[in-house]
Amino acid sequence: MKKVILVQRNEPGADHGVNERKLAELKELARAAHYSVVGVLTQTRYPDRKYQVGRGKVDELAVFVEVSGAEKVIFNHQLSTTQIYNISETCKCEVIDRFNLILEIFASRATTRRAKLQVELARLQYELPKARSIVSLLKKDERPGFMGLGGYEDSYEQDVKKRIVRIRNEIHSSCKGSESLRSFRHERGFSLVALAGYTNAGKSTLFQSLVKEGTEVEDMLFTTLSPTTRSLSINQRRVLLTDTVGFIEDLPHWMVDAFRSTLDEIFLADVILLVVDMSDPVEVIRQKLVVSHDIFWKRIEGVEIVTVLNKVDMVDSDVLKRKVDAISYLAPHPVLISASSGDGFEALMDKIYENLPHWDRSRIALDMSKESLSIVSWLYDEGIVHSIDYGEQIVLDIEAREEILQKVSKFNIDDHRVLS
Ligand SMILES: Nc1nc2c(ncn2[C@@H]2O[C@H](COP(=O)(O)OP(=O)(O)OP(=O)(O)O)[C@@H](O)[C@H]2O)c(=O)[nH]1
Ligand SMILES: [Mg+2]
Repeated sequence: MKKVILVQRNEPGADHGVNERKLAELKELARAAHYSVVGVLTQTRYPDRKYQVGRGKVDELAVFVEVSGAEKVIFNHQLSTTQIYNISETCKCEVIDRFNLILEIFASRATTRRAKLQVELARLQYELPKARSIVSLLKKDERPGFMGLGGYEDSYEQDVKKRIVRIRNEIHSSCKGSESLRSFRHERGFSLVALAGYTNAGKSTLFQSLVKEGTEVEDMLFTTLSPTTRSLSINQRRVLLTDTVGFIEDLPHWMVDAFRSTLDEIFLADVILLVVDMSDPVEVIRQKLVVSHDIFWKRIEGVEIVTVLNKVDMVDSDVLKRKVDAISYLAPHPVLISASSGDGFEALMDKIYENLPHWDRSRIALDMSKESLSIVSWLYDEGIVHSIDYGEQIVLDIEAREEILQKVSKFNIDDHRVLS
């Protein structure tokens, strides 16, 4: 893991809790990006000062970097191109801000082509206003008059703009792909379950434990699944479980699409498991639930949300009960679990099962023919065969989606005289 130093700018007017929370968030982000935080430097911002990062502070930072062996410095606030350039020159390591960090996380989590494009688009949009100053900074080291004044900046900026247009077009034309992926998976008898929630809630821990717990379904068609999706079976129903990137608050508008696209899998799901960290203070839990519901709002028609209250092992049982009561209006029928100890998994599995799309159960008789045998194998793929009898006829007790049962009904030679 790469070592990093975090720099937090404290607003003198803000109450202490706000500054603490912002720093805690940055630490969570750094962890989500797989960095190891070796130090934190705080500075107070004086509104009357022109330079936000004073010379003395940068020198202090440079010493800190050298002593700790950090390879990167992450500022919790936005920096200008010149600041980044100067600070990285002095500290002799890479310097990024909070937005670059979030983009790194999105880039590593984007699984679909569309999500990757959205993240690239956000990166270019972030870079565009800086394009001119990047070039002029690079030019500082070159001979005066190199390539003529102005032309170089223009062409770099134009290049970024052109790439933005191209990516926008491509995103526009790739919109429909994901919907067909959903129907393809449904046709194969799978229901889609997605893990969602704030960063650090325990989604990935739960994902790993559930995958271990459930029997994984082997299916050649899914060997190309993204690393964050696994197939498993719950009470014989086949489910694709997907882990997702954590929610992050206060995103600037140009980043929202990129963020949402990393959540594509959530909006295509049949069931969302909204994972909540119960070790947070109750006001934080409430706030996070409100934001989560905002994110889902309008985009999740027909999707069931199951609220999963996690990390119960970290909370005293009286306190836990009070917290659950206090958020009951936001999380009416929660499941309480500990993703790390496995507590509450049985109830969770039942709850997932209850919320899967409805399947019908029916009794079907087929004549004994080669064609019927291939229908039977197709039914094994598409649904759950509760029983099968091979006699003069093949009689099945089958549970499946309504469309499947309709398709097979025309081959049904079930004759009440025979069966009753
Ligand atoms: N005590 C306790 N710790 C947990 C539990 N579940 C997760 N954790 C810890 O919480 C931290 C975050 O867990 P992750 O599973 O990485 O969280 P996440 O929601 O995937 O976070 P992002 O991927 O950053 O969005 C890790 O240090 C886990 O070990 C739990 O049930 N109990
Ligand atoms: Mg995770």
